[in-house]
Amino acid sequence: MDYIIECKNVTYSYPLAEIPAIRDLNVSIERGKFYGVIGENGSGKTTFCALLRGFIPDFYKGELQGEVLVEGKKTTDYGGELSAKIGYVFQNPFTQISGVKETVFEEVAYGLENFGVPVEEIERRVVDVMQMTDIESLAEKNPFDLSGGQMQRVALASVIVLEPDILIIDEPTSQLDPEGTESVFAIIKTLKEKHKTIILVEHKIDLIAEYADEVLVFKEGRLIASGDKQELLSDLSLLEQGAALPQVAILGSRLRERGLPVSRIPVTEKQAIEVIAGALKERDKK
Ligand SMILES: Nc1ncnc2c1ncn2[C@@H]1O[C@H](COP(=O)(O)OP(=O)(O)OP(=O)(O)O)[C@@H](O)[C@H]1O
Repeated sequence: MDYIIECKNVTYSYPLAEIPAIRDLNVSIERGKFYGVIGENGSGKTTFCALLRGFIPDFYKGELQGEVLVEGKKTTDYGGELSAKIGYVFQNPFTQISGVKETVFEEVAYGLENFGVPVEEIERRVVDVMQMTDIESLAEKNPFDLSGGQMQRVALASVIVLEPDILIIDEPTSQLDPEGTESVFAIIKTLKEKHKTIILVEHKIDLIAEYADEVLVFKEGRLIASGDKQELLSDLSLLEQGAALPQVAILGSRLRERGLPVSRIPVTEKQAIEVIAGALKERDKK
């Protein structure tokens, strides 16, 4: 198996914290897959992302045991190269904006300038990414004059333009209305098609069900479940552990309990329509 990231026996406590934010974590991330990270508030999702990116222990001190490997090398053994390998989109897009550039175009170009990319290439890549993230009309605006949703797209663009192999995206839709949310997921879908490895924290479970390959469920700092999204999100026992599951999975399970011959528990709306229609046909045959 081609693992791009591995966590081995990782336990981490923030400075002065009495209990660890991440406990006994063992997980392997496969190259090119899309992982949805879910769990209650405070369960450790953002801390997990910070560990993968090496922010822990680089910026956050505290106590770290175990190791995080990116392409077989410990995050602590990397220098600045880890930032070229892993793009990180923060939960709050405000955090991402550099504050030193006056236009959105310059903001998106900023990282490439820092990496010393030739000017013509910067221009080409910035134009492409602005088109992909649908922010071309904002090119001349000041990044701080944008709405939350626009800022979120600029934050994503400024990371995507660096073309990292791995993208860690922490709740990109928290500031967005349903339309903005769909457009961010359309961008993430394009990244998936480019075989990027994506680790996405998201509370909107229906979107995880629709787009992710694998799901990781955190609770109180522990990874309590992980696996293929279809299997995992149809496992109703996770509800007792406080995990959110798609409404259609709960509906499918209830219909089955009431005797409708539902062939499998659906996790997306499309699947729900198919299996319920199939089950009704089956019932009417009898
Ligand atoms: N910088 C910090 N210093 C001290 N404790 C922290 C810090 N950041 C997070 N924590 C604590 O670590 C635990 C895990 O927090 P984390 O932010 O990783 O959870 P989360 O699942 O991402 O939550 P949310 O869904 O609310 O974003 C929580 O108990 C939180 O209070």
